[in-house]
Amino acid sequence: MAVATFRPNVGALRFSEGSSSSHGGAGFSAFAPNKISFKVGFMRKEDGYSGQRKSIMVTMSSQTPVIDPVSHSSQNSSDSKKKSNETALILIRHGESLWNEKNLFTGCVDVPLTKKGVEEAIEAGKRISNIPVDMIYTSALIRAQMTAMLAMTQHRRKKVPIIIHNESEQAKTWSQIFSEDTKKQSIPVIAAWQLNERMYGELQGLNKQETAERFGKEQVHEWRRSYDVPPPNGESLEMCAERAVAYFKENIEPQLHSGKNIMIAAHGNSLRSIIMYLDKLTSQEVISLELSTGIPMLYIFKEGKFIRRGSPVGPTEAGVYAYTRNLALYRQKLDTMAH
Ligand SMILES: O=C(O)[C@H](O)COP(=O)(O)O
Repeated sequence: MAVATFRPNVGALRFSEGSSSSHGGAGFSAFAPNKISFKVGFMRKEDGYSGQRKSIMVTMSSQTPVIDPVSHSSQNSSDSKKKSNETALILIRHGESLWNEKNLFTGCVDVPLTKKGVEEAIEAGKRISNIPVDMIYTSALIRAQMTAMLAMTQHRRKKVPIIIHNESEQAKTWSQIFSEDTKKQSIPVIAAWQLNERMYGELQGLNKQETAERFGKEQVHEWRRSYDVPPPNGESLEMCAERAVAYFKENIEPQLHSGKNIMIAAHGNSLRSIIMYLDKLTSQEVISLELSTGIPMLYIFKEGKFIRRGSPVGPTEAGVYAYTRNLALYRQKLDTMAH
């Protein structure tokens, strides 16, 4: 399994899908009100790594308690947002695709999920089922869109994700919704090509292992993980960032500022470029950043800053959610609605 490495405000943190629970799921198990521990995962064999297993428990203290006591009556998420202008940002790399399964370089080739990828997307949905989502952004590729839609089938708020079609005046006109109530029960999904996986050029369709044997492990690792070295006639991560991070700053960040909770379902490299921006990673640090398929990552956007909160665990898993006060209030509201 891959490992995602972040340089948060305290120490160096690694977390991954590796976890003590039966069905995986990185995340938190709070031993004490202000302590969170993360399980470190290990590198993924099918990515051409040696499969060295590193699995240690990292404990870091958080400045605020993992979950604040939720006392007064539950406010709706917009009220609580107005007071603390805190919003949630969820990032999910798509579930396993048919070419991930075949260990082929995919890039911008538009392949669907495998059965396992569908299951990963549904599991990811369980893990974010208590976190507010007001808008969804995906890439233009089906594997990311399938992941978003499947994940949302598990959401407890039961709003309907609807892909926005404004590629032409007719598409916009023909997909209008003529009921305000129905609109309130829906979540706009914006598919943006700028969030597509980085274009892998002449590697697309090639087997990763065979390519490493042909060009050498180091050269392929440099093409795959370096910041500014593009694969033959493809995009470097830097070139991918020029479109993906620009899109995030121009279109998504203003929505977070306005109080919207956002989910982005995209790809290993387009998300690496966005996380590099969110976590202010250097071009050296981003080399070791790996994202597993279908593992949600949660950020809190507050006072113009992004605070990484790791990967929420599933509602049925042991451990306590590393929730903020607002997220705990939102979850309590869902609990109230469910009764
Ligand atoms: O495009 C692909 O092949 C995968 O989405 C990511 O590939 P990578 O792990 O080689 O970046």
